[in-house]
Amino acid sequence: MWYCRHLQGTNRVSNTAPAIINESERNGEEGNRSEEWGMRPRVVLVPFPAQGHVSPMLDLARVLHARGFEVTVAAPDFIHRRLAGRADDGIRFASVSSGLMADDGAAPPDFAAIEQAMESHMPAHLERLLSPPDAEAIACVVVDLVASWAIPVARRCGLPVAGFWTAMLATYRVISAIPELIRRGFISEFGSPLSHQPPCQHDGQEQAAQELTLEGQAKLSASDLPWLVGNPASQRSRFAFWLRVIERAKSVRWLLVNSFPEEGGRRGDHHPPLPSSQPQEHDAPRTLPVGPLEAHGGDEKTRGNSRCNLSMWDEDQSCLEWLEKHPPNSVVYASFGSWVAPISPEKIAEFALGLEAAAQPFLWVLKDEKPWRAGLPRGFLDRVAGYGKVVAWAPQEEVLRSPAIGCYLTHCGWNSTLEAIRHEKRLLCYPIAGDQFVNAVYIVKVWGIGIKLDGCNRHAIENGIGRIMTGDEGAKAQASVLQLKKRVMGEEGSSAAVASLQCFIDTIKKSM
Ligand SMILES: O=c1ccn([C@@H]2O[C@H](COP(=O)(O)OP(=O)(O)O[C@H]3O[C@H](CO)[C@@H](O)[C@H](O)[C@H]3O)[C@@H](O)[C@H]2O)c(=O)[nH]1
Repeated sequence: MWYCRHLQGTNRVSNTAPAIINESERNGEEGNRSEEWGMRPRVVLVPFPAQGHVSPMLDLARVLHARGFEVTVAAPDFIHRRLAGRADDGIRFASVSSGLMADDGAAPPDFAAIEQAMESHMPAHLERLLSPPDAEAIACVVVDLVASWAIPVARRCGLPVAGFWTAMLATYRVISAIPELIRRGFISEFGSPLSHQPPCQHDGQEQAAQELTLEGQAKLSASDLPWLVGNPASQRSRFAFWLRVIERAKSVRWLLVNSFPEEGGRRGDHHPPLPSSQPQEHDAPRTLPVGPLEAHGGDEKTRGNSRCNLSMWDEDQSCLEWLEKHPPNSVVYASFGSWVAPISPEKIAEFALGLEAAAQPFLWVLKDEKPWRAGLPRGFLDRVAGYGKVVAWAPQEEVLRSPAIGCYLTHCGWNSTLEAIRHEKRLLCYPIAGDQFVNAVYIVKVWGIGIKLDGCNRHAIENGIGRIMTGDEGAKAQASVLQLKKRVMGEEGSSAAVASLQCFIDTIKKSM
């Protein structure tokens, strides 16, 4: 375990920001290591505390460390405890007090609690971590834009800030175009779609939508907007959250995006300009697509190995053995990621009946918490025991790597989407919230690597599984996913991402 050196330097180890101390450092061996690491410029990374955000931030940490930086990941205490015990690769971890310490094994705090902690409790604690005398050695603070609270903190400490966007650039562009969407009367000042407006076209064809043009021929309907999560009150609060993010993002110098260049497949569009709603007098952040980070992580030796990862739940390894008993392309993998509100019991019942009726082997990740499993029909688990397996949490990368998996019924989280592309799996889409609707539009309409469920009832699910597993659409999607992987994770895609990373690294090193 590593200990965060600058905490010791400022004698602030104890009550505010507990540090983890490496035993060898306690025993006086710190001198040599400090000297060695003193040569390296230091970067502090501030993730948002959810699995789908921390994992790509750790990939970035690994990449920067492999390229000569001393890297500290400053995470809220309840995540720090999980991280510090698991990760490797010489990355250091600092704990930022959240005021939310949950018991070990308890479910992570919900979004509202995290938002409250980020806005009111954590800034003072991070500021101590970033303050002199150690701050001089920090070349840059990289902040997940969903944790935008850390941007003003780093700025107050006089440090350069890079934003990190863990999802598609397309989604960031939709969010950063909010002022423009309001101005054009597409949404109200509280983010509600104004029904008299036509669909928002992102194809560059319509004069009115030109400044929102995204790569590809992607058309977004009003209901796909990423802040429309939950009931009207929660939608308003998400909208206010994003307004704060875009305001703070104006002051970052770089925007690192965990996505590949040319999301829409058009060449020569590596750094599309941000929408004109960004004030022109302001130096817009330099947008650098550096993803998928896992593919470029580490060095030659470590690339492709399992990541220094964070898993919020215990992975049920028994599914790997179970998969080995199945022929190639025969199993439907179903999972809805880590950070969506529970699906209602009624919908879970429909998923269960749809999977049962499809009569295809399936592996279903369904959290072992209320109310996730409450909708499972009586006797379901016994009836499907011969061909279906339900687990609380899977080692997803390894599952997707298995040749037995024929398709992935997914919520379209961005990490899951990238993992499916990496392991060449076609997708059956059931987006639930946030950026997942934008991702689904690209998966289905732009890249053609999957299809979308026609509804959330047993027949639509049975039918969707049939179409993707055995129909022509499935065969086409399979061919497309191979092509997409080649384009974005092959040599050309990787070298573009590595060039973007190098550009970022060179600039921060020069500015020290
Ligand atoms: O049984 C499981 C299920 C998931 N995972 C992993 O959990 C991560 C899930 O990430 P993602 O697919 O991005 O979903 P969320 O965790 O729900 O991610 C949030 O963050 C993403 C990145 O910003 C957004 O795209 C999503 O919409 C948002 O819900 C992936 O790495 C999976 O491999 C497991 O290890 N085991």
